[in-house]
Amino acid sequence: MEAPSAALPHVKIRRTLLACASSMLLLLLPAYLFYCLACCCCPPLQPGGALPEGGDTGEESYERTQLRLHERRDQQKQQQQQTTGDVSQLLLLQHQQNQQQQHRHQQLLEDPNTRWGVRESAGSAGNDDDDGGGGDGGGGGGGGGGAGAEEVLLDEEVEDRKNRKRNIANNINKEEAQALGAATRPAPAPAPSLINGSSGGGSSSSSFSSFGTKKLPDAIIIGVKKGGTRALLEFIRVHPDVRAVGAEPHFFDRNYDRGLEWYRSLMPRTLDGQITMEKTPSYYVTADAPALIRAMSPSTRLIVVVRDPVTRAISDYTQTLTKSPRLPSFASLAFHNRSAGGGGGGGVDSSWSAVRIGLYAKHLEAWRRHFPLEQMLFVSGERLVLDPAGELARVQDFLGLKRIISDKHFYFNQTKGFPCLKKPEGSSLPHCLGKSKGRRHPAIQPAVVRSLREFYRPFNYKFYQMVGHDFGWD
Ligand SMILES: Nc1ncnc2c1ncn2[C@@H]1O[C@H](COP(=O)(O)OS(=O)(=O)O)[C@@H](OP(=O)(O)O)[C@H]1O
Repeated sequence: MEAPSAALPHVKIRRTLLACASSMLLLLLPAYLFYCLACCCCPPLQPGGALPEGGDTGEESYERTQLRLHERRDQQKQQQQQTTGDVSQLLLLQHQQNQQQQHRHQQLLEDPNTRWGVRESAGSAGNDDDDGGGGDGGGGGGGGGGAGAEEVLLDEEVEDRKNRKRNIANNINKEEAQALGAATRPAPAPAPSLINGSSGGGSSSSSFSSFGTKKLPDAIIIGVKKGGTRALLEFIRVHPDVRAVGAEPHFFDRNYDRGLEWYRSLMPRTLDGQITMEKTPSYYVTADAPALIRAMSPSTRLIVVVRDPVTRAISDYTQTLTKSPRLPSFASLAFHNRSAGGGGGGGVDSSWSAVRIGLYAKHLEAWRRHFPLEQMLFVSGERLVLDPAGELARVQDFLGLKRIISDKHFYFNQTKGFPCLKKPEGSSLPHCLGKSKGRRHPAIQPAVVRSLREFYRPFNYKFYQMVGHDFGWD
């Protein structure tokens, strides 16, 4: 009987232990469940046991998430705005490029190297100036090579535009790229009414475009042939307030029937305050030119570059001789019944244009009937070579321009034997006039020169009187 009683406490202990274990389990299970629940809801501990920034609770974390979402949306908005801004900037850039290209094309049209009829579709204006302003780049020899330069420029522009479009397409969405494509399409041609519809007359009437205004000229270099007109035009157009057409329009002597709108279409575009200029040296000896220019605008300012009429005549002859090497001698053309050797006693043949042009006083009479002297400036061709800055100061004053062109714009080129520009308009390279300016003249017998001087003397004196200045040609 002892054995069962001995086993009884053992069983009791086991039961008690089991009861304890199960009650502990019952107690721990909810705690464990609570722990698990807390682990799921609570944000994870940061490395090192730190709580997320600011020690957020679960609710705070939700708010932060919302905040982050807002921030991200704001960032996206900003990015979109930036992209839109980029597009606007690119559109602006393209617009500016278009304008620059237009400007460059305009400059090419105005480039003295550009021959009318080759690149100017408006029609042929003709050009007596066989140099046409083509420089030799400062060395005193060689031509300008304008056409080649144009091709390179255009290729560069095409390539540049392609690259930009490619970049844009890569960086922004298709829609934006298409918008850009639309913006880079060439601007539609101006309405015909703007070009042709105006009645013309007066330099204030003008046609508008995206880049400045085409005006009828405010000032014209009307002569004289071989006086130094090209040098003057190239020098004065260095002034930022002067824009000039490079080739000679010959409007008032050969192309008047084309109309003022045609004439204006040849002009460069100018901004407010800029002066439009052209030069056609034959106007000075064209009987109708004074009346026609006055009819265009009575306020037109006229500039005449005059040079010793004897050297001018020889220069004129030299130009013709270059084109026609079998031309009779200077003496036989300048005098009636004069042999090639200068012998014979005939008088001067003033019907020969090379002689007739030098009768400055006679031609001036026609101009004086239509223009007051104050509207005319006489530039010394000789001084233009000896002291270009000095003559340019007079020209700037006459045109009401600030004196900007000065000695520092010129240098004397020993090879050329003439002053040249350090920086001509639209270029940073030194520039001399071309080969046809400053040509070597053929030797003329001193007796022929003397006779011509005698012939011109009274006309020169008359001219000095009329303009109130002695040019010292005797
Ligand atoms: N800086 C400079 N460089 C070169 N040549 C110069 C310069 N200044 C004036 N000259 C003189 O200009 C003369 C040509 O005059 P034009 O330009 O009026 O000739 S044209 O009528 O347009 O053909 C030209 O005449 P020639 O010497 O007989 O060739 C030059 O003497």
